Amino acid sequence: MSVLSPDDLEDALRAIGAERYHNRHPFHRALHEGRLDRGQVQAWALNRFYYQSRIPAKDATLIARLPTAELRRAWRSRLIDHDGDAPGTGGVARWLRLASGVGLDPDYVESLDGLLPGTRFAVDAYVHFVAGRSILEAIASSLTELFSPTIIAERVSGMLAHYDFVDRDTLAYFTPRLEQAPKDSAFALDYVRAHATTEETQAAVLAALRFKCGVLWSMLDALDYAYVSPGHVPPGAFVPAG
Ligand SMILES: O=C(O)c1cc(C(=O)O)c2c(n1)C(=O)C(=O)c1cc(C(=O)O)[nH]c1-2
Repeated sequence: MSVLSPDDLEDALRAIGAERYHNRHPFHRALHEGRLDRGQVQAWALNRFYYQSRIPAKDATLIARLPTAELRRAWRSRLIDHDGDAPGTGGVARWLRLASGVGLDPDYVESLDGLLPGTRFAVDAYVHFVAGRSILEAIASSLTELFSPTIIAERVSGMLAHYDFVDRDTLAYFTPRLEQAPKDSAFALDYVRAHATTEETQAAVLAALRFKCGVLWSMLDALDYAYVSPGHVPPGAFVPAG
């Protein structure tokens, strides 16, 4: 591979999303097309809570490593977006409301008692990646967010159309994401375009995005295996009622 121009690098990043982003996973297709039952939707909400709850820890780890006030200032809005600035505000609290809205006890969700081991391993791998890799790779691994507005729009309209136990209030988590994700991913993309300027760093940012797509994909693999087919729920994990 020779050195790519910033535009060609961006095209290569977008091609990874087109091939590997989790909108293509059969579990998401089933979720959005109304083919899941309430217990399966609950399993998705419960497991996805762990991702949401670790995102601010991931971002705090990265902020601690960023070398300039300018970068830390830019990244810290993510912490506020997720943790809020008062109890009951922010994305993690909103996700708990989504979980309650689909019929889960939020204390049970927060306890992580029902979490799939596969979810835990995938999410923890993401946090470790961001803690241990170069800042460029850590920032590049957030670039799945380039692709999230499309899947969020599909998910919200699909779930509202197909599930009578889901309403707009339940899905309110996603509304601010439609503005936050483009802002965050534009910053991360600019950073990657400006700083990945050698063959080696370009290969590393492309690998970071592939890795992150693998994290999101394997979270859905774990859900699919446990709750759709073959339906083997690991011992101790959430078992939907009836
Ligand atoms: O609904 C989704 O499909 C989706 C995907 C992603 C993503 O692509 O990583 C994120 C989110 N949602 C999200 O809500 C979110 O807060 C978030 C943070 C990050 C990140 O990597 O820092 N990704 C995502």
